[in-house]
Amino acid sequence: MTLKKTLTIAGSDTSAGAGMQADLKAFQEHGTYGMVALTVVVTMDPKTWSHTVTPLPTDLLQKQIDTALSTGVDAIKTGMLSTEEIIQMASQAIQSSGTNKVVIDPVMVCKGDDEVLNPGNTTAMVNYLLPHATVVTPNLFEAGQLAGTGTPKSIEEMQAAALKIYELGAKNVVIKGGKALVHDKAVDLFYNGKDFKLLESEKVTSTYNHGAGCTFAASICANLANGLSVEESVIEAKEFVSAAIKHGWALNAHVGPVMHGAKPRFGAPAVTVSTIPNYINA
Ligand SMILES: Nc1ncnc2c1ncn2[C@@H]1O[C@H](COP(=O)(O)OP(=O)(O)O)[C@@H](O)[C@H]1O
Ligand SMILES: Cc1ncc(COP(=O)(O)O)c(C=O)c1O
Ligand SMILES: [Mg+2]
Repeated sequence: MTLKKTLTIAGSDTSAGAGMQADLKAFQEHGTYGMVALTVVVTMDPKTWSHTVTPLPTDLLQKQIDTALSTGVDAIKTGMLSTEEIIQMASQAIQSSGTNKVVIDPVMVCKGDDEVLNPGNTTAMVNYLLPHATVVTPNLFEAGQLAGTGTPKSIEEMQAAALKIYELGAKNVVIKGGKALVHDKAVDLFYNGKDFKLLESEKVTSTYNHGAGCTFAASICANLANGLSVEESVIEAKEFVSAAIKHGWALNAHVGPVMHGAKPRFGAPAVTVSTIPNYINA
């Protein structure tokens, strides 16, 4: 039996809730063969938990990419890329990979740390990554940065941002409302260039959601590699991450990661999918 091969070009979260650690766990739970091209290492001060992002030498990143692509990958996901040079390298990797199943998770902020990663990266993501995205998965802040609008604060503003991000080249856009959107549910907006759909699940009140975005995007990547449609991939990823958050736990006093393998062990909360009108043109 052969497995579908999924490559994540991402950073290491030493606390293992997010980053390539989350990606590999999600890949494994979806039955794909996960590989990594490591971009940066994120470490946390044991006392204050403040984050330090240390990039790897770019020639070492290129060697990792070359090795992984030589095996023939079925889908690629990008996570924390941290510099414009690394973003361009990821773009070149995607273009030479031979796959058109590409999930861009436009990581700009480390949860648990309010520091925005290199703000200059947004232009590079727009120019070098969005045109190659099968699906892009920004949270509200990241969507506002990519769209050049303020952070969306309503479904309508999420629709406006999704339209702009689609026009920038992404074939499908999922803007994650998550905890940040003022709503009684955890709501994500999915736009495929034609229809707007809301994906809703129960909002978990705990703060044990570190790694949710990475887990969500990696699940979409694995589902695409396994042959699911974009919509099927996104809906299953929503179920998967909803279960992971529901069973999130405290690693220490500073951080609570999701439980990446919750869905196959405990089942998933219900996710409702509804098509909504384009409120902007309504
Ligand atoms: N408290 C929560 N309860 C349920 N689902 C959540 C919660 N927070 C986030 N999610 C879901 O987890 C996924 C990742 O969203 P989010 O955490 O906003 O991304 P990021 O980690 O990139 O900031 C989305 O599907 C979002 O709706
Ligand atoms: C290496 C790395 N990638 C990505 C992220 C983003 O994580 P999230 O899934 O919470 O968006 C983090 C956050 O700390 C990280 O350390
Ligand atoms: Mg994220």
